[in-house]
Amino acid sequence: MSSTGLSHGSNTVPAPVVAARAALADADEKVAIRNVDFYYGDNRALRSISVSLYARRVTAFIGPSGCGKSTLLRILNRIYDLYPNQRAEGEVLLDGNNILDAKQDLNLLRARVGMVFQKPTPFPMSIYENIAFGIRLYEPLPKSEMDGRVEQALKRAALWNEVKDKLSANGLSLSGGQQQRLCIARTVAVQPEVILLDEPCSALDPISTAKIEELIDELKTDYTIAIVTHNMQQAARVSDYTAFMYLGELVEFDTTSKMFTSPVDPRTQDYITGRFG
Ligand SMILES: Nc1ncnc2c1ncn2[C@@H]1O[C@H](COP(=O)(O)OP(=O)(O)OP(=O)(O)O)[C@@H](O)[C@H]1O
Repeated sequence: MSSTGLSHGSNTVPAPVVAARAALADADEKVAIRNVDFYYGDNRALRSISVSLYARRVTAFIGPSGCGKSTLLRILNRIYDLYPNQRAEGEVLLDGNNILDAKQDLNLLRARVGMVFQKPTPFPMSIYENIAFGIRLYEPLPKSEMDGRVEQALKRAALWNEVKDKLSANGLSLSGGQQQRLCIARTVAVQPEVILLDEPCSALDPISTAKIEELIDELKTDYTIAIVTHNMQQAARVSDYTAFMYLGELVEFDTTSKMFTSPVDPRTQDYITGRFG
């Protein structure tokens, strides 16, 4: 593993290649995942994962179903802690501090690391309240300021023009694509530093998908973003770095352009060319 955070799994990438590619990291390391293992009970779902997320860059996690992509994302805001018998070992450094530490304040962590799920999950309340609810958990704002923050979040999620005249309508009355942008607005509203997107477009039509992809591109000017996707074209379009996972291991990590033009590991090559998975 290189000190700059470029990493490789199972010694599949020769050290000189890793060293050379480390030079390609053109941004600050925001999250450093170091030798992370994850267990569902006795089942080890992740094996010694080391990879970094860079500030104001998008990192895509790709790989066949069941390889551990969602599991890895769920570690980054410790959402797995809500479930019994799930545990992570190793280190996940957020700005240099290990968030797996028992002393980590989980509310604070989840404000700093927001998550958007595969299926849009608006709360069964008004569009306005969907945003305000999350903000209130962290900051008691007066109504006038809250109005501004709600508007700002909806604008940031490219949804404001579509909902500004019906903020009191139920969030569930929106289309699937709008609901997903509402969830992104809800995440952005608490001003996180890292945004985790777990297959955010898998339930959406192509037009909504294009809108979310544009939005991701826009959001990366301020946030560190990790996205899990099954869609190779999407990974190629939206990400700066790509990590390929297989059977709970990180096989290869590099800039997206390198990964899609000259991957080193034959398994990466097979996956991105559709030969398996
Ligand atoms: N709640 C759970 N209990 C036990 N094992 C689980 C649980 N969730 C996931 N696993 C196992 O962990 C491994 C990784 O699953 P994970 O959902 O992270 O994969 P994935 O790459 O995100 O898959 P997909 O692309 O299908 O969403 C799989 O073997 C899966 O069966």
